[in-house]
Amino acid sequence: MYQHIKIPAEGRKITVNSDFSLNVPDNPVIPFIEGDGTGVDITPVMIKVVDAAVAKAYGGKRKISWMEIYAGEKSTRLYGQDTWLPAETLEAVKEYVVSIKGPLTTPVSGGIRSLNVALRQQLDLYVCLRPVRYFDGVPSPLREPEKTNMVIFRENSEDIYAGVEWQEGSAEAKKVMDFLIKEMGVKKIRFPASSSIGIKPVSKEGTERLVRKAIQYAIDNDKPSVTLVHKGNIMKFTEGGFRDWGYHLAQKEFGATPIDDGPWCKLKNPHNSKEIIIKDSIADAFLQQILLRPNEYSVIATLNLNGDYISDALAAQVGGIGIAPGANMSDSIAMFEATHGTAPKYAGKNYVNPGSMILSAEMMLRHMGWTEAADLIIASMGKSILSKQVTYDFARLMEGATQVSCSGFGEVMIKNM
Ligand SMILES: NC(=O)C1=CN([C@@H]2O[C@H](COP(=O)(O)OP(=O)(O)OC[C@H]3O[C@@H](n4cnc5c(N)ncnc54)[C@H](OP(=O)(O)O)[C@@H]3O)[C@@H](O)[C@H]2O)C=CC1
Ligand SMILES: O=C(O)CCC(=O)C(=O)O
Ligand SMILES: [Mg+2]
Repeated sequence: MYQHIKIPAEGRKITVNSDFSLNVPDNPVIPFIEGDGTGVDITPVMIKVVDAAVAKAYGGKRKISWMEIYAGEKSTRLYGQDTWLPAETLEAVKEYVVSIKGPLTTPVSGGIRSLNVALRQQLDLYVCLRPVRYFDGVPSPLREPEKTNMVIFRENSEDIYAGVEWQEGSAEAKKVMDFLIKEMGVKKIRFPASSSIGIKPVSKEGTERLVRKAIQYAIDNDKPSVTLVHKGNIMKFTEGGFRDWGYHLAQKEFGATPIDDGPWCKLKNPHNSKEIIIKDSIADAFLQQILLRPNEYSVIATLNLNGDYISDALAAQVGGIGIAPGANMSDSIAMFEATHGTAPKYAGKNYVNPGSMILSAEMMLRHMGWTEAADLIIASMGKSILSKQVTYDFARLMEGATQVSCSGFGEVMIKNM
């Protein structure tokens, strides 16, 4: 049925019920994309660690059948030089419901557009979920890194990130510019003849579905607040719209009521009657607040580009993007991936930290309901870091550490399960 994807001889598909809950067989087929750059290093280590955790947690009763699917450079080698994201890869991600991917390269300026963004857009994986937590012993630039404990809900399908833009000098850029100046009366473009131009779509619908997920997460996970992060003072109708639609949704769907004269509002968690505060922060101020007063923030709902910047900034506070996991999700499909990219200078050197990808897999196991295996991974990650046998990124900042390779860290984790 597939051209290059080999369906494992054993294993069954995960399926989705009408209420979006999952039916997970004991031997699910999980598609994975190895990834470009350091993907060749971290992906096999992630698979080894996950297999070990599952074997240990379920004594052979459960097992993942991994199925390689292709995107990026490996895909061009297999399917032909222009095929960066084969249709059958998208099909497999949809059909098998839960998958995991390594990082994929996007060139700067010219060349192909981001395959990561294409996957998110074409599968409508509108939530980018990135939890940020501290593991004891991780070297951090902060004095009290344990105070950083946030979960980012980044809108994953809209914004300037969608890549609707035209290059300076092109006929298209000129056409858009003419339309803006002649038909829309725009006078504020400083250098119209030599501007590239981009469009920033932000919708009510896109905002509402993202903020709904963030508030529901706060309710289900007993979180004290949801902060809408935006630059709505400057981009009034896009980022300001995000803020206003977010507050409105909190009131309309979750019964939130204004605090004083608003716009902050609060709702009662139906599970335990605790208050959840819905507040907002302007993005530049937010970036200094998370350094100075991180414990005031919990669940973060934000637009696509802000979410990208905030993800790496928060990751740095708890030790860097070597241990920053994530997921891209629609209501039914979930594709897990690290926050970091392909780190090309380290590619193929068995050097980088596989922690982000392993923790992304831990999120995947939890999403599948395999909590015992997920718990083993978290416990082993904590123990391994405390043992100070760590990859270069931590070793260079830790006193008395023994530097291990990428695969070496995987072995340490398996030993510590
Ligand atoms: N979702 C995805 O697939 C993503 C893809 N990308 C793409 O990746 C490519 C490279 O992007 P770039 O901006 O260099 O960002 P990267 O995230 O790839 O790397 C930036 C720096 O982060 C550190 N780092 C990255 N990965 C690890 C790891 N596993 N362990 C420890 N440290 C790590 C390294 O720091 P140091 O130098 O200090 O050692 C590295 O130089 C680009 O093409 C970009 O578009 C980027 C982000 C996400
Ligand atoms: O798609 C890319 O190359 C970069 C994406 C990215 O940085 C992110 O999603 O965090
Ligand atoms: Mg990023």
